[in-house]
Formats: sequence, structure tokens, C-alpha cells
Amino acid sequence: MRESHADVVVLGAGPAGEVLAGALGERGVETVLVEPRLVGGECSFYGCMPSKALLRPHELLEEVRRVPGVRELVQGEPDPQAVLDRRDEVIHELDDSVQLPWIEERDVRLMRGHGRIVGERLVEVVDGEGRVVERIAVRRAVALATGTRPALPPIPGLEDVDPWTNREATTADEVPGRLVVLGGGPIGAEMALAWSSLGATVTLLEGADRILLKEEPFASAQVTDGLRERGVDVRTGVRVAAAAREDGEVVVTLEGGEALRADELLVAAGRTPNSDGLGLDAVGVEPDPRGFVAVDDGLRVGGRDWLYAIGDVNGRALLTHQGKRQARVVAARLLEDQDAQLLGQEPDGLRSPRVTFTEPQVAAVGHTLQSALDAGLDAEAIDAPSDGTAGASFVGKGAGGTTRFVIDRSAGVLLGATFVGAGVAEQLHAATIAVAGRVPLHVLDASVPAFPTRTEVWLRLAARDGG
Ligand SMILES: Cc1cc2nc3c(=O)[nH]c(=O)nc-3n(C[C@H](O)[C@H](O)[C@H](O)COP(=O)(O)OP(=O)(O)OC[C@H]3O[C@@H](n4cnc5c(N)ncnc54)[C@H](O)[C@@H]3O)c2cc1C
Ligand SMILES: NC(=O)c1ccc[n+]([C@@H]2O[C@H](COP(=O)([O-])OP(=O)(O)OC[C@H]3O[C@@H](n4cnc5c(N)ncnc54)[C@H](O)[C@@H]3O)[C@@H](O)[C@H]2O)c1
Repeated sequence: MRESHADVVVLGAGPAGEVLAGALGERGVETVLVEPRLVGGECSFYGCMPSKALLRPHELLEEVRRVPGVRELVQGEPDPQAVLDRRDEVIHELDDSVQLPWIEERDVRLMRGHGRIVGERLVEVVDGEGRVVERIAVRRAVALATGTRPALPPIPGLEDVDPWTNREATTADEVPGRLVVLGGGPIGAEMALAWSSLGATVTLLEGADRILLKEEPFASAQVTDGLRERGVDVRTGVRVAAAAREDGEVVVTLEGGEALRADELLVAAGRTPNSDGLGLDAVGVEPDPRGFVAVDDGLRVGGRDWLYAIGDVNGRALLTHQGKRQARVVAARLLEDQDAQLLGQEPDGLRSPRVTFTEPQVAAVGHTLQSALDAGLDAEAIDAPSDGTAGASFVGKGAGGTTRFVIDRSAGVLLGATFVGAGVAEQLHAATIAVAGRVPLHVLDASVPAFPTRTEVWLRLAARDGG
């Protein structure tokens, strides 16, 4: 076993770990990045990137189908093999070598293996055979960026079915004839649409009374309608009693006795943090009951100035851009950048900017009306049709969707916004700036959206009572 030293050790090379290691390395901090699998993490290979590659052709086709003059040019459905080939290109055939120059250019030392803490400022790296290959004495800090894995609900027979998780759902080489999706969160909704658009017959099962639970109820309803129009059988309020595989088929039995038969079952029922096996007990740290490693606003674990947790593993916001933001916050802290803004007013946790890439899309930031009211704020919703502007007419008739601005009447600021509609993802950032910056409503009113763009939906905010 080798003994070594480093200023900082980062465990996990997903988006959060990579950004932290890179930010430190390029400023001359001696940094070791430990990763047992693929540099780029879940997002690059089994998450954000392949899922969007699978969804984009359908989105584009839907838009073309709404626009006369070009809709006559397209017939039929996307070519599944071409879509899967493009997806493979996006994930570099699960080869992370393209990610390595970025790390090398920043003088970060990459170690392949599992990292674990064995004492204060002391990390061991274990290889695939369970051998300790290196012990690193850390001068400054250890950062945990180990992400999450799929959670399997305790359904009898589920494990024996060998279900798809996000890994198979984003990398499968063939379109299943019939797919049952368990869970109507962002993963379930996006993957149900993606595989349906490639020809699978999809049933989506959600235990709660609506999908996309964290979003405005109208967003759940409009995405449900969109999925159903595509032929996805969306069922809410359902309980799965058992799962089994019979003659190669998956049989999902619902409470009440109905049996659904499919070629594959995708479990998209939430995430389990990779906090086990990290040696946290060696330094007296206990994850929360769900396994997340709690942090303060400085991303420190238990107030320790040498231990940080960033990205999905801390449970604040399971989103790539938020993990990367947390990485920049920790880097600023470790580099002692005086002008570095730490987490403060910016939307975090459930209030983070977020986009579900369904058809229609849901792009949201900050509070929903209900969460603002629950927080005791003087909240009011201003609703408008997302396709009610001149700009929207060019995206095609019938694009539909609702936009909601949630304002704080007393403070005179925007608390949140939700845009539901075709291609609304790119409209979100103005709202993020307004919420993060607590831009006064009268300033937003005076910020004129260009004609004819869909951003004129903001004029509905300006036209509110007293606006
Ligand atoms: C299907 C899907 C679609 C998604 N789409 C989006 C999207 O569109 N937009 C978005 O913002 N988010 C999306 N997400 C969420 C996003 O993927 C995660 O928020 C993001 O990957 C979290 O980054 P991370 O660096 O915290 O963890 P991860 O990406 O999970 O990376 C953690 C890394 O740590 C490694 N590791 C684990 N244990 C150890 C150890 N002991 N030592 C060293 N390394 C270890 C793992 O191998 C892994 O590579 C999606 C997720 C899924 C599953
Ligand atoms: N576009 C994006 O930004 C994007 C896309 C995918 C994932 N993500 C991130 O990944 C995280 C994880 O996504 P997710 O969809 O797995 O989790 P989630 O926790 O958001 O949703 C899981 C859903 O499964 C349901 N569920 C749980 N157990 C069930 C059961 N036994 N039967 C039926 N339904 C059940 C839950 O009620 C919930 O609606 C998200 O919170 C999000 O932050 C983001």
C-alpha cells in the first residue's frame, strides 16, 4: 500500500466532484479525485445527457408537426436505431476518456477506486478487488461527491425481476415492446415519453394522486394529458403488490389483483445516497434516516472545517447544476476567495431552477403557490396561457400550457415561476435571475420583453392589479 499526501481529496467524479477538483487544481491546490466508475458520473452517462438525447427527436418532431409548410415534409415516427445511435454518441459509448484531458489540464490526479474515510483528514482508496491501494493524508479537506443510486421500493419479487433502473433506461440498445414504469417523478415521466416516442407501449404507475409531485398541480395535469395523448397509460394512486418474471415477461400485480404484463419494468421511484461504505462512522458522522449526508450552508458536514458534502449525496437538490454550484461554493471557501458569494438568497433545494423535459416541458424556479402559502408568505398567483403571445404562434397552434408567476404582495418580489409548454426550458433563466436577485416587481415591469418572442408572457405579470 502506498502512502501519500494531498491538499484536497474529492470522492466521486460526477459533475459535482469534477467541478470542485477542476476549480481547485487550476488554482494550484494539490487535488486527488477518486472514482471507481466513469468520470462524468450518473449525469453524463446514465442521466441528464442520454435522456435528453432520447427525448429531443420527439420534441423536434412535435414542433414540426405543428408548423404548416414543414409538417407536410415529415411522415411517420423517429427512426429508433438512429436515435439510439445518436444517444450512444452523446454518452461516448460509455467511454470516459474524453473527460480526462479536462482533468489532466488542471493538474488533478485521478485515482480509479473507491474512497473511504479512515480518520480525520485520512482517506483510503480501495481497488475493485477490495485491496487498499493507497492511504492519503489530507492537509486541507475531504469532499464527498458520491451521488446516488436508484432506490428499490420494498415490493415482493421486485429484485428478482431484474428491473431496469435509470442505467438500463438510458443505455438500452433495443426498444422494449411493452414497458411498465414505476414512479412518476422526473425520471419516470421523461423515460415514459422517450420510450413511447420510440415505439414502446408504456404504462406509467404512480403511487401518489399525481405525477411530478414537486411541481404545480396544473403542470402534473398537463404533462399527464401530454403523455396520454401519446398513448402512455398513466395511472395514479396505484399500489404495486408484487412483481415476477414468467417466461421472460414481467408481471406486475397491482393491489386489487390486476396483473400488467410487460417486456421490461423500469423502477424510477427515487434515489438512495451513496453514503454507505464511506467510513463516516470513523469520524462520528451519521447520515440522516434516508442516508443523505446533511450539510450547513457552507456545505460542511457537522460543522467540520475539513469535511464537505456536495451534489446529490447531501440531498439538498438532486440536480446537476445545483451540485456544480455547490462545488464552486466549496472551491471558493477553500481558496479563500473574499468575493465569493456563498449560498444565501439563491434558490436551493426544492426551490432550485428545474426543467422536466417532457412534452409539454415543465420549467420552474422558486416557490409554487402552495409552498409559498405554506411558508406563510403573502403569495398570489398570476396565471397566463403559455401559448397566448404573438411569439408563441410561431411555435405552432395548440402548443398549450400554462405559465404561473407567484408573487409576494407585501415584499413586491417574484417568489417563483412555472412555465409549462413546448420548449419552455430556455425561458426559465430570466425567472431564476428575478427570484435569486429579489428583483422588485416594478423593475420587472419595466424590463420589456422583445416582440414577437414568447417572453412576452411576462407582460401578464406587469398587467397584474396594481402593476
Ligand atoms: C435519468 C436521469 C436524468 C436526469 N436528468 C437530469 C437533468 O436533465 N438535469 C439535471 O440537473 N439533473 C438530472 N438528473 C440528476 C443528475 O444526474 C444528478 O443530480 C447528478 O448526476 C448528481 O451529480 P453528483 O456529482 O452529485 O453525483 P453522480 O453523478 O451520481 O456522481 C457520483 C460519482 O461518485 C462515484 N462514487 C460513489 N461512491 C464512491 C466512493 N466511495 N469513492 C469514490 N467515488 C464514488 C460514483 O461512481 C459516481 O461516478 C438526472 C438523473 C437521472 C438518473
Ligand atoms: N430533468 C431533470 O432535471 C431531471 C430528470 C430526471 C431526474 N432528475 C432528478 O433525479 C431525482 C430522482 O428522480 P426520480 O424520478 O427517481 O425520483 P422522485 O423522488 O422525484 O420521484 C419518484 C416518484 O416515484 C413515486 N413512487 C415511489 N415509490 C413508488 C411505488 N412503490 N409505487 C409507485 N410510485 C412510487 C413517488 O411518489 C414519486 O412520485 C429527481 O428528484 C430530480 O431531482 C432530474
